[in-house]
Parts: sequence; C-alpha cells; structure tokens
Amino acid sequence: MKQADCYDESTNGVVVMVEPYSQREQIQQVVYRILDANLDRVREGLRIIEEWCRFGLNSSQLAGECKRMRQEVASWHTAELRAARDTPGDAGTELTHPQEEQRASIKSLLQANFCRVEEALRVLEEYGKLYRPNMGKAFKQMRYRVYTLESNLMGYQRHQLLLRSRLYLVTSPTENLLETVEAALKGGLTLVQYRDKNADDATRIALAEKLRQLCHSYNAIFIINDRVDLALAVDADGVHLGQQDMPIAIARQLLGPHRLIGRSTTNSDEMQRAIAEGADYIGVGPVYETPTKIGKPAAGLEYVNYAAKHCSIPWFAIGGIDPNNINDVIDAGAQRVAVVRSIMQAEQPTLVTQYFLSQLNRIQPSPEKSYV
Ligand SMILES: Cc1ncc(COP(=O)(O)OP(=O)(O)O)c(N)n1
Ligand SMILES: Cc1nc(C(=O)O)sc1CCOP(=O)(O)O
Ligand SMILES: [Mg+2]
Repeated sequence: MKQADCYDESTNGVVVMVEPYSQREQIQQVVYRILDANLDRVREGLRIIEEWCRFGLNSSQLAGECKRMRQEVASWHTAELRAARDTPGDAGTELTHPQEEQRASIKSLLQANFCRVEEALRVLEEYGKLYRPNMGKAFKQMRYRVYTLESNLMGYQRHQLLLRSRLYLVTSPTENLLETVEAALKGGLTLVQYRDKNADDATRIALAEKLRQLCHSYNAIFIINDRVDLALAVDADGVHLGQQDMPIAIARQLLGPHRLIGRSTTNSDEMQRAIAEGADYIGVGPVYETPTKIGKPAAGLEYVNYAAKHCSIPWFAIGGIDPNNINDVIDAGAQRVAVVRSIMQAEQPTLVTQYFLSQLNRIQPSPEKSYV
C-alpha cells in the first residue's frame, strides 16, 4: 500500500482508504527489496574480508581494495532502495545453513564470505538491469574485481604463512599418517609436504585430500611432492620439485601465480637457477647423509652456510636433521629446517615439533638477502 494500511492514528481511528499499488509498482518494490538486501550483503561480506586483510595480513593494499568497493556499493544504495526494506516481512531472514554457525578456519571463513559477495554481486548485476541502465555493467565489473581480490588474497596469505614457517614436515608412508601429522600440527607445525614415492594414484589422491583438509583446519600449508597434476587435483597449496622433476616454468604455467613451488638444491648453481626460475622456496641439502634419501651425498653445513649468506628466498635445510644436531644446523645459519624421520618416527611427534620450533624461534628472523 502506498499509505497507512487501513487504520491511521493521525486520523483518530477514521478509516482511510488508500490506493493499492498497481501490479507494476508491486514488482518494482520487490526488485527494490532484492537490490537493497544484496547491496547490504555485499558490503557486509566485503567488510568481513577487509578486517582480515587489515588486522590479519597487515595489507593496506588489499584492505584498501575492499574499502573502495564498499564505498562504490554504498553509492548505489539510494534512499528509495532503503525505503523498500521490509525485514519482518522477509521470509528469508530465518534461513541459515548449518555451516554458517561454524567455520573450520580463517580460510573457510574467507571462502564463505567471498562466495556470499560473489553471489550477491551476480544478483545485483541481473536485477540492477531493471533499475538503472548501467547498474548491471557496474556490478559485473565489480564481480571480476572480487575474483581478482580473492586470488590475490589467498596467494598473499599462503606466502605470508610460508615466510612465518620455520619447520617443514615431509611425510613418509605410515599407517597412522593422519594421526602423526595432526600431532605435529598440534605442536605448532605450519607446513606439510605429502611424499610417497610408491603408492598408486588413487591412494595418493584419497590421502592427500584428507591431509589437505587436516592441514587447512590448522591453518597450515599443504604441499604435494613431485606431482603438479595431483597438487591441482586435490587443491593443494603447491608442489615440491626436485632437479629431475618438472621444470619450474611449466609447473608455474599449470599452477598459476598464487600456488607455491619449492625446488631441491644441492649447490650454489642449483640455488641460483631455482631463484631465477621463480621458486618460492628451496630445500638446501642433504645437510647430512640420510637413509630417507639413499645415495645422495651430503652437501654439508658449508652449503647451509652459503645459503645463509646468499639465498634471497625462504630456504629449508634438510637431510638427517634431528633434535641432537638442530643447533649445529642453526649455528651454520639455518632459520628453517625440513625433516622426515625426526617427526614421522617420533614416539611423541607433538613434543618433537615443539622442541624444534622452540630452538628455531630463538633466532631473530632476518629478512631474506636481496642479493644472490
Ligand atoms: C623441502 C624438500 N626439500 C627437498 C626435497 C627432495 O626433493 P627431490 O630431490 O625431488 O627428491 P624426492 O623427495 O622427490 O625424493 C623434498 N622433497 N622436500
Ligand atoms: C626428501 C629429502 N630430500 C633431501 C634433499 O637433500 O634434497 S634430504 C631428504 C630426506 C630427509 O629425510 P630425513 O629428515 O629423514 O633425513
Ligand atoms: Mg622429487
């Protein structure tokens, strides 16, 4: 109705007959309500994402992009759209999905809100065409900006976590793989690589899916050893490639700019090539000879020392590192280490993880050198 329904206090109970909306006007009101609700939805979702960019990632660039989009959305939220709001009459306000009540991680919280924003933008794009000639186009463009923001944010987030990660667990096949990895995650581990040289692909995919979920529920990075196709299949955070594995340039083409690529290196030439080819991190080793990689001669603490002086990207000393020699490796200049047996074969993986981290966290983080 355009005026008070039937009873109006201002007329002391005198019934005022009002002219009903025409069918066309009723439809217009519905469109206004849809636009009003979805403009709010986009702004709320962007605000939730913006808070993480600002306080969680300290990224004024990503937070600024969220803010600019919120302001643009606000400029479309006219008084007539707001006036159409009818919250008590909205049949959708009580509909919630059980997953809205619970979020497993920051990643799933962000993904849920990106999804909400993108859906609402699509609604604004379609119904907006009925309201203003250029509204559909404006929200289509914004939807693409949000896709770009999502991809940048997820990539940035991964990279930040890589920079903060001091300990890297490379798994070996065992019956209680998930339990052992979870125990290490409970000890504060933030970087895991799934490595199994012998399992068939079906087994690898099934285990990798479970490991990815587990790692992400602890806000840890999940990497696949050797296989770019498996990394894509299970939506891993990246891949680790040795000198005989796929060239980095091809892996980058397949994985896109935001997933991580690690490379094994044994000497300064391999290190410098890996950096030039765009690796996100390198393995530096074997520091000591190890039964986990039979036949690979030790590169020794000298190479660790070289990496400490010359490596411009995050690097992990690997090979034969255990609680007894970790301090020698640290003294040679390592700030990050990768281990297999020390955690996979530990009786108490949580305690061993905590011990490694306690030693590694004693070192002041020095920025990666900007020269090689
Ligand atoms: C962190 C890390 N560093 C080195 C390796 C070894 O990779 P590669 O040389 O390809 O040997 P395999 O692991 O495939 O046997 C690694 N996996 N992780
Ligand atoms: C998988 C691997 N790569 C290495 C390299 O130097 O490239 S050493 C290594 C095995 C490390 O196992 P552990 O911690 O049990 O010694
Ligand atoms: Mg390999």
